[in-house]
Amino acid sequence: LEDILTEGNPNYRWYSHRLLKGTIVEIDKSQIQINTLLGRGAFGEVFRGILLGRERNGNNTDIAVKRLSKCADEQSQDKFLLEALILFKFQHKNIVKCLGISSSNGGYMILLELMLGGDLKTFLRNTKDKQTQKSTLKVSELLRLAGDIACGLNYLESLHFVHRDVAARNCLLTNLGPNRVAKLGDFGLAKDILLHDYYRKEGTALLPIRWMPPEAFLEGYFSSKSDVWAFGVLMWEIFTSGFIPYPGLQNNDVMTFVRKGGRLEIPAICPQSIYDLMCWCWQNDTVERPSFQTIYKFLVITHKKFQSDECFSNDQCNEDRSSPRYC
Ligand SMILES: C[C@@H](Oc1cc(-c2cccc(S(C)(=O)=O)c2)cnc1N)c1cc(F)ccc1N1NC=CN1
Repeated sequence: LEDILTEGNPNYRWYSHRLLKGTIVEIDKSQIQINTLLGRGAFGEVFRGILLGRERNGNNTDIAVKRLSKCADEQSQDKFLLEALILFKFQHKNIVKCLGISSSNGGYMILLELMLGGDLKTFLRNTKDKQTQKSTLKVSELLRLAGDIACGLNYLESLHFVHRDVAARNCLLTNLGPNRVAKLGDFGLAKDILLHDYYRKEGTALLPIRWMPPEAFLEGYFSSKSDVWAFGVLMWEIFTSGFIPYPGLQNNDVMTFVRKGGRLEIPAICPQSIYDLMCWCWQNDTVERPSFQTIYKFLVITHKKFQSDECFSNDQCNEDRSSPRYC
């Protein structure tokens, strides 16, 4: 716990007071049936599973089981259990639920609600028309995905909890249908699954630098305003159907490009008003960036507008494109 119990970590007071005295449900492994492997990373594996007979009507519950590899060191075990405690404490419709933990012969498992739509990045890439390279989703559907995550982040902001890894790869969908809901699904360990999205700056941990503001990748300073910057990149991922940010640039070049004021360009189907919101999230000065409360309100209003227009892509919507298409 020492490396996350440092004063420098913005969530320090979370770790040192409220959470660690928290309690979490421990579920006996006999109640857990593990089925298909969903993914694996350096920390361990994630399986689809079933929690036997927990529903009031005696039915089983579909779950995702995150299992820490038995050879994990003490520190990884602490971080793993801390993530479970954090998820267990948070109660919000846009944050994936943790049902509890289980331990079996030295290995730990975190039990999570199973999100049948899978992760948001894969969904975005699978809903792209291969010919036109454009999303098959309506602008209003894309805006609702962004609004769901903004709502979850507004909740974390209100609790002064800094996520530090906001990105489409760490979000999940309840299902693939039109009534899908997006949720924050992974607090910081997903980096082991999608290593290529991360970059090891000399001597530091793996960093998602394409989602980070200058104060984070230059000075290691994380705050809710660095989560806001990352959310701006997440909106860009949503409107590009899951492109990797700064295509063609190497990690080092991304840091130089951003430090010199370079920004992601407006995606083809993105309304100018939404791109302006992204640019607002990418202000150099953290105080100039919007709060998640402001972002969420803006997205709700814009979603209603596009829902009424029922337009698919921007060129079908009466959105003015006269203003410049860059930040
Ligand atoms: C930890 C894991 O949690 C989950 C994954 C899937 C899930 C992920 C992928 C596919 C399917 S599915 C639709 O085939 O059941 C379900 C469903 N529900 C979860 N609670 C996760 C959380 C995230 F925020 C992002 C990615 C993943 N993983 N972990 C391993 C693969 N993705």
